[in-house]
Amino acid sequence: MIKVTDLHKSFDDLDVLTGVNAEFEKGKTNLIIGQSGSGKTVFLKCLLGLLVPDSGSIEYNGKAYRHFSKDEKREISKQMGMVFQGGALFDSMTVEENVMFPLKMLTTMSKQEMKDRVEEVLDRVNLRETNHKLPSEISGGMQKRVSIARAIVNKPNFLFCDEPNSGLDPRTASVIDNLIQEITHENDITTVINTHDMNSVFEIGEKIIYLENGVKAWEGNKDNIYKTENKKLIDFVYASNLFQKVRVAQREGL
Ligand SMILES: Nc1ncnc2c1ncn2[C@@H]1O[C@H](COP(=O)(O)OP(=O)(O)OP(=O)(O)O)[C@@H](O)[C@H]1O
Repeated sequence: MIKVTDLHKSFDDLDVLTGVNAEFEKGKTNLIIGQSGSGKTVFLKCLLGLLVPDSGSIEYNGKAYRHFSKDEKREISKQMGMVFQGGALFDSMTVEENVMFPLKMLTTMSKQEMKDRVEEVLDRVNLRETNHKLPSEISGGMQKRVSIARAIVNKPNFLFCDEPNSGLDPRTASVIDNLIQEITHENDITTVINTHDMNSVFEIGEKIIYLENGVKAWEGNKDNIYKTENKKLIDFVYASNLFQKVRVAQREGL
């Protein structure tokens, strides 16, 4: 579980986060949505410890990060997995080497233990016979699976995904969404996903936070987003005619 209280982050005179409050629950897919430039990535980087907030607090399982000792900070970062926008795989490493990388960095596992664990997670994300291929030799959807495998290989308690669907066709995007949700449920992970993809919102939005002007302007889930009266959220979510029709149908109980 992650609890964020009054989080602020600015860059020079640009105020990006101006008092975000949010809670992300364990075992759920928590989505962050908002217009381009609304600060989703900055927020995710704060949760990951890649950016230091100017003020406010982030609690992991009930303890504020600023009260962590050095060892606790190192320990919590080991419990985090990240699926970067675009995958961010190492081009010159094979699939197996990419997925093994966090184990080499963060654990004292033997070579054989690492190989076994890599095999297990590659199997879990339904990737077989790709171990010795380079990222350039597999499809975009497969690269996302490698990226997910690498993020979960060290059994994280917290999983952060920045636009995990970018660049994928709708069917593959949906498969990746469902895979992330299944892994979240199976392992009781606190998962936070930045997305622009409205299909993801309606498919896996167990909790949804809408960021606007540096704060949380709405929160809810895929079942009650239809009922929102927040004008900007409506404009954002229902920007396409298709979703306008879905909204009308849902509200009329069709
Ligand atoms: N390191 C940085 N230095 C200065 N400004 C930054 C930095 N990182 C982000 N910003 C600015 O903060 C604002 C929010 O950026 P952010 O990447 O979080 O938006 P976003 O909601 O993730 O957008 P998108 O959906 O397009 O990815 C932008 O104006 C961006 O230029």
